[in-house]
Amino acid sequence: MAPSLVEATTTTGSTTAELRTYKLQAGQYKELDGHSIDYDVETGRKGGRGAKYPHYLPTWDREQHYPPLEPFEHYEHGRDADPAFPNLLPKGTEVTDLTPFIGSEVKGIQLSSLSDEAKDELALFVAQRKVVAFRRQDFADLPISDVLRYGAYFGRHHIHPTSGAPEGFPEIHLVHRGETDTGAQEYFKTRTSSVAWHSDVSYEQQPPGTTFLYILDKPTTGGDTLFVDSVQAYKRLSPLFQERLHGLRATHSGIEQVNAAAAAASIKRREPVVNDHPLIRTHPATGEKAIFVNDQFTRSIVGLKQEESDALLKFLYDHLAYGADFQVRVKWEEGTVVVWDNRVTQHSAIVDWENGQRRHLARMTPQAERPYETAFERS
Ligand SMILES: O=C(O)CCC(=O)C(=O)O
Ligand SMILES: [Fe+2]
Repeated sequence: MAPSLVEATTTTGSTTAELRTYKLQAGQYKELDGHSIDYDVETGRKGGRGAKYPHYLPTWDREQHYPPLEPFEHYEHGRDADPAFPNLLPKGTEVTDLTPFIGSEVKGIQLSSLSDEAKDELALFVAQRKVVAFRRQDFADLPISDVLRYGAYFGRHHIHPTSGAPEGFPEIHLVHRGETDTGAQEYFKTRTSSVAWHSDVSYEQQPPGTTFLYILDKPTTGGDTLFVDSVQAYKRLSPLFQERLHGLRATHSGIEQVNAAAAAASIKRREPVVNDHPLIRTHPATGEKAIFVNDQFTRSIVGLKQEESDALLKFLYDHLAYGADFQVRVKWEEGTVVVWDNRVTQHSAIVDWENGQRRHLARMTPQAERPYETAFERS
């Protein structure tokens, strides 16, 4: 498995520069190999100089230790939604479909002031469109506690086992590359591409559904995010092949992510878990079926021999990765909140921007139901 640059930014610390930075303890400031490490001794925050949203800079609190996640009953609000979306998308709202299958852009509404009926519609709209970019939002300027209260409507907030979080808010997962980070340069010394398709924390027993990512600071160009529609990817397969995939289960592991963090002397909030999920899962609001395996966290197909499992998984990963005709590339603008459904999509950050520019985002990751499948239907 290629270490993910996406998650590495704040979770695995798998690049050399980050490794060194993580090894510093709060209160130390050092220069190593001539690289000045941008590390604030007062706050323990890394890469903070000149940040637009300093209270959103990543911290890794070594005192945070949590018990295993307990199962909970997920309520799927998308099921209650009016499919005409009268509350979410009132007259005058500008909606642009970015591609036929996946991705829309919405202007003219403020997510933070939606009624509960409108939030139900948001869950369904995002499940149908897979990923939606809402422009000119105020999330970044609200108190973090308000954003979290808002997001809790969609499910129990996931707390990431290893990633950096704003001080006091472990429910926020941060993606941050500061102005002085050289991690990308280091990474590309041994890799050809930063693309690392995944569905977030799919190793959890109840992986996330409706997921929010909002921009805090961005490079002038670059740093877009790619999304793939895993429902359309399923539909492109022959009925015979679809039928064969039904009933199969795959293991998803969080062990390597925690190990990578440990190797970088970073934190472990919870013991890692391994869970099996159906290879084809059904979305509870739309009834759509989606391929649910990803290169970052899926390890093997239960009951197959290793070579068989590797070959089948490789086919599925390639099918998703090459499917530019069911993918979308979302461009960030100041104030953008991107909402996607992790049950029916995969995504990847793109690390292509000029050194010396900050890219800073915050993710809210409500967990959803335990993945389930419904019977194969010939279309
Ligand atoms: O940085 C990005 O564009 C996406 C990062 C990511 O994978 C995530 O926040 O889940
Ligand atoms: Fe992700």
